Amino acid sequence: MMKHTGCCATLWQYFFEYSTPRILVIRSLKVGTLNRITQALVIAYIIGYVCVLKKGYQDTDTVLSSVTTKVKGIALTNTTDMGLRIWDVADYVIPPQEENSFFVLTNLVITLNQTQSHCPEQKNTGFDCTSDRDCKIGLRDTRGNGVQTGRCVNYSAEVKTCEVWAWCPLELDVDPPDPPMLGDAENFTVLIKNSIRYPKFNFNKRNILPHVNKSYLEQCVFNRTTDPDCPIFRFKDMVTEANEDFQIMAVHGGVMGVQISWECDLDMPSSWCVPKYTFRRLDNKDPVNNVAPGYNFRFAKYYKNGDNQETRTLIKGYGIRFDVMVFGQAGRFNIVPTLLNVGAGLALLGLVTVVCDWIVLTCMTRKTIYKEQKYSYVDDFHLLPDEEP
Ligand SMILES: Nc1ncnc2c1ncn2[C@@H]1O[C@H](COP(=O)(O)OP(=O)(O)OP(=O)(O)O)[C@@H](O)[C@H]1O
Repeated sequence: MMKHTGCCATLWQYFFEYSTPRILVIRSLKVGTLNRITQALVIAYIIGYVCVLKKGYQDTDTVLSSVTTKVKGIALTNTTDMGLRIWDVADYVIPPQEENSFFVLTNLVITLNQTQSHCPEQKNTGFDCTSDRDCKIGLRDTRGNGVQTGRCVNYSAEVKTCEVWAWCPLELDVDPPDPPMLGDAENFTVLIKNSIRYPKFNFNKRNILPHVNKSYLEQCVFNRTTDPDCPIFRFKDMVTEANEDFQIMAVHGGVMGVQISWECDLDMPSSWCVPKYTFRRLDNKDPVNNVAPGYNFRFAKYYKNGDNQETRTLIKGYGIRFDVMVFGQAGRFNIVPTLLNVGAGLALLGLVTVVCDWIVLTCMTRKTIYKEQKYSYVDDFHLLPDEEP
């Protein structure tokens, strides 16, 4: 017989080793309890988490959606420049239609009767001057209001600024009115029509639910407790639900998010698949970092005056943009994910033996006895060749 020593002998022995499982039944209160508890934990995970909570037996699909909106409401303003004025939807929704979003004017700085002519630049904006030498003819500064004529003219009795060729008189650099001019906008309402589709399940639905009839739609306003199915939302309610004050937000404007969630279990009746609405403010409203707050832009309305001269009214408009965001996932029973999850669960049950073995063989007081019983060796290496069976 060949002789082997050291590492070579171990390798030799390991190579010609055959392990076969044998069943060791430990009749012990402690070990039995440990086994059952571990099994119970794994089964609870499979049933509770994988099946019930995560619905591992379902195939899923994400929502496809379309959104249209219509705003309604009337506001009244009374200013020295314009007198009494009515504002309706065609005046304050800009542009009239957008994709998944709408903008409502809430505050304005108006500059009336601008014509293309000469006038002094704004003071304290880098265009102050003492003589014509300080002004450069033809200069168009991005932060300026027009093209410089090269002349230094009186802005007021004390201040002189460079003259510009521009839409004059220039807009005054003032803070937006507070309270906001269109504060009435808090009572405006918006009808949101949202149709959704889960293509994998050929399932369609819209947020005007089947039981909502014409007469109900004509008079309802969304309320989480009394009218949760009404798709008409009052602006103030939406802003309040986002923990904001409408009148404060309306001064500088901002961005609001209208979130519509469609989480649907299509194994249940389709009437259970209903939208859930939540509202939050999307733009930054940090009281510490309040440089350049809110949302505003300029636009103008053009007309000809009595002298047939082109004239415009410039409006610096502050307002709230509402972004409608639709998201959701639907699930329906399917055999493939069911089998996958059941298979994974059964494989996990195999872990119970590993965990129990480890505890029994390392932590229990009788671990040596268990070890002796669990591993037994039949060593044929010492047999002489003529003794081999
Ligand atoms: N923002 C809103 N606030 C309150 N009700 C609204 C609003 N938008 C629409 N509605 C009402 O909801 C219903 C459906 O509106 P839809 O736009 O489909 O129909 P419509 O006949 O064109 O509406 P309308 O002519 O009144 O604007 C109508 O009764 C409409 O008056």
